[in-house]
Amino acid sequence: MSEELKQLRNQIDTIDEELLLLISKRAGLAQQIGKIKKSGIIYRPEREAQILTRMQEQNPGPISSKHIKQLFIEIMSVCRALERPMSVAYLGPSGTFSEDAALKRFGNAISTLACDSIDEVFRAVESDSANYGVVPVENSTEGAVGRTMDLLLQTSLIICGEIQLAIHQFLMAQQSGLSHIKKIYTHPQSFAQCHQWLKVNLPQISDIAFVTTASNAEAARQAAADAHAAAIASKRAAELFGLSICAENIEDDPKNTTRFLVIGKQLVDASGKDKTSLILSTSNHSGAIYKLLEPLARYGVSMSRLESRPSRAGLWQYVFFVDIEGHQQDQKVAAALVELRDKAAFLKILGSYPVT
Ligand SMILES: O=C(O)C(=O)C[C@]1(C(=O)O)C=C[C@@H](O)C=C1
Repeated sequence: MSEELKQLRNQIDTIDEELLLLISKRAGLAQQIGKIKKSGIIYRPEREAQILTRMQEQNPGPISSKHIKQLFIEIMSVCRALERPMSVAYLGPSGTFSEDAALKRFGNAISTLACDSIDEVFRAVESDSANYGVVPVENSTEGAVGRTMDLLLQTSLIICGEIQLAIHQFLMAQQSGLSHIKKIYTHPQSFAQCHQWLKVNLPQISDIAFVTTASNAEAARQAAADAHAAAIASKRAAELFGLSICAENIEDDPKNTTRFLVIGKQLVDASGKDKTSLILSTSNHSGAIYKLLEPLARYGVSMSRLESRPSRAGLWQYVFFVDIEGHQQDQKVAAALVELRDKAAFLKILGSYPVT
């Protein structure tokens, strides 16, 4: 070993020891905070969002802000776990993008509960089998996830946060290369997202049998048991089922993103950069929705999403899912909400939470 290398490693050893002491000291403080929290609610999304923003703003480099964020998410994850272990339900099985989203938000020091359906995720949180749930709500190419919206309307759960996840698809099989592939297991949505790539890159495509699966992770599981098959799934699924990557990032739209919601029972305090989600309905006369939303414009509250969904209360009757900028405790948002409540036939505040 060269003298220079030895010296650099010695410096790293000293810093690691300092880091270890500092992280342990931080964890001790979190434990003290845990004891003070009489409400028993450990997870504070607004505080975590503030810490992540501050650390990224103060990041001196050379580490990227994205990686600084990841590091601090893991540090907070272990501190949180020391205060009290936390469980998060998600749309399983293990290896799905929903699991990726849950770990992206909460870090790895959580216990996860894989559910068979979106309904089951809601039920797990409602019955306290899990502290929080992570469910998909919209995809940049496929649009809204109707079941999640229906359950937000029907249940008393509220939104505690959102997670944006870039969806990268991988082609995986027992062995690398493309020429041996005779069958591809895939979830229909993933297939739709990679259609063009498959056509261009697999000359044998007309001889390939496509087999539909209920999830990406299930596709990977099936391919792991079939030497001539491949699967379209996430990188995590390849790791989980011991598959080789045949091709990476095969999605046709590189910006393909899914937005997930964190659902729970707790009201979240303001972080300084928040959004509020509402469900509204109005009578069916002309200009009704325009008149209903007018207070938002008057109080200068911007709307970032407006989506309609059948209300199931009557034929051609709709509810509107509206996201607005700001927290329900912000003065102008609170004032606009008072007027909306007056005008709307129905208003449900789904929650205020930090913007990501
Ligand atoms: O500040 C708190 O309330 C804490 O419990 C500490 C801490 C952290 O590690 O910084 C941990 C969990 C919370 O979600 C927020 C922050």
